Amino acid sequence: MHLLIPAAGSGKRMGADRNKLLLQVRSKPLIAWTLLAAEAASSISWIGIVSQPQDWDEFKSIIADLKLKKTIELISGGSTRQESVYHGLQALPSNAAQVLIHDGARCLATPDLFNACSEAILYCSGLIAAVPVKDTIKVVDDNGIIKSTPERKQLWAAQTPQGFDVKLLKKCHVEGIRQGWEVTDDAALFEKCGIEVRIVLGEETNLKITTPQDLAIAEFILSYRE
Ligand SMILES: Nc1ccn([C@@H]2O[C@H](COP(=O)(O)OP(=O)(O)OP(=O)(O)O)[C@@H](O)[C@H]2O)c(=O)n1
Ligand SMILES: C[C@](O)(CO)[C@H](O)COP(=O)(O)O
Repeated sequence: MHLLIPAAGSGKRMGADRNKLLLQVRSKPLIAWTLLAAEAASSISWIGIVSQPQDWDEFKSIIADLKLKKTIELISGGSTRQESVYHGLQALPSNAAQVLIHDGARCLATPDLFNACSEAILYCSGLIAAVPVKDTIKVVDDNGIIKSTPERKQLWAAQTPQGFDVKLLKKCHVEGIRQGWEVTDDAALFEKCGIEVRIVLGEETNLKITTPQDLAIAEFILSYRE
């Protein structure tokens, strides 16, 4: 399976002075944990890291330190996640029929989750890892007034990996550009194009490291795994 890792963000919500994926978590750069999980997933054979060229020297040195055995390519990122994935899709080898996309910032996903998504995408056109929402969610207007309470059993929190048929995902991205759609994940492009996307049960610990609090939680979770 081919895996694209969007890793070209700037980490504004982290408030750091550089790409948050280069920050240390339990004595390794955050992206190292993501790469180690992908390396350990037997289903993954090729990894494309979509990142800003200014970070490439650091990424190369991380890859060398980890002594990864899988084929890894660095691909130039875009100015949004959507654009970065689009660049990644153009750089896939021509024999890639399906692809998994996994945020570099989700450094706690396990090899088992990668393998489950790789297996499931052989039987559908699009999927995402997701977990049922535990909170009661409120829809609130601009004045802070609750408008509705959606039924919880229909609410799932989207994660990555997300898996797709490559030809279909490329078409959806092109349609997204044509229509000017701005989305935060690839499943949303499938949804907008009217193509079914399935859920694979994700992992409660598969957080996206977005804020300094998330970094502290990741430290805690990884300390239990070592
Ligand atoms: N232009 C971008 C923006 C984001 N990403 C990647 O998409 C994933 C999810 O994005 P997010 O957590 O929002 O990362 P940042 O954009 O870095 O964070 P922020 O939104 O706080 O600036 C991350 O692995 C990030 O590196 C990317 O590849 N290209
Ligand atoms: C793809 C994603 O990780 C699903 O949860 C997420 O949508 C991407 O990041 P952002 O927080 O929406 O910028």
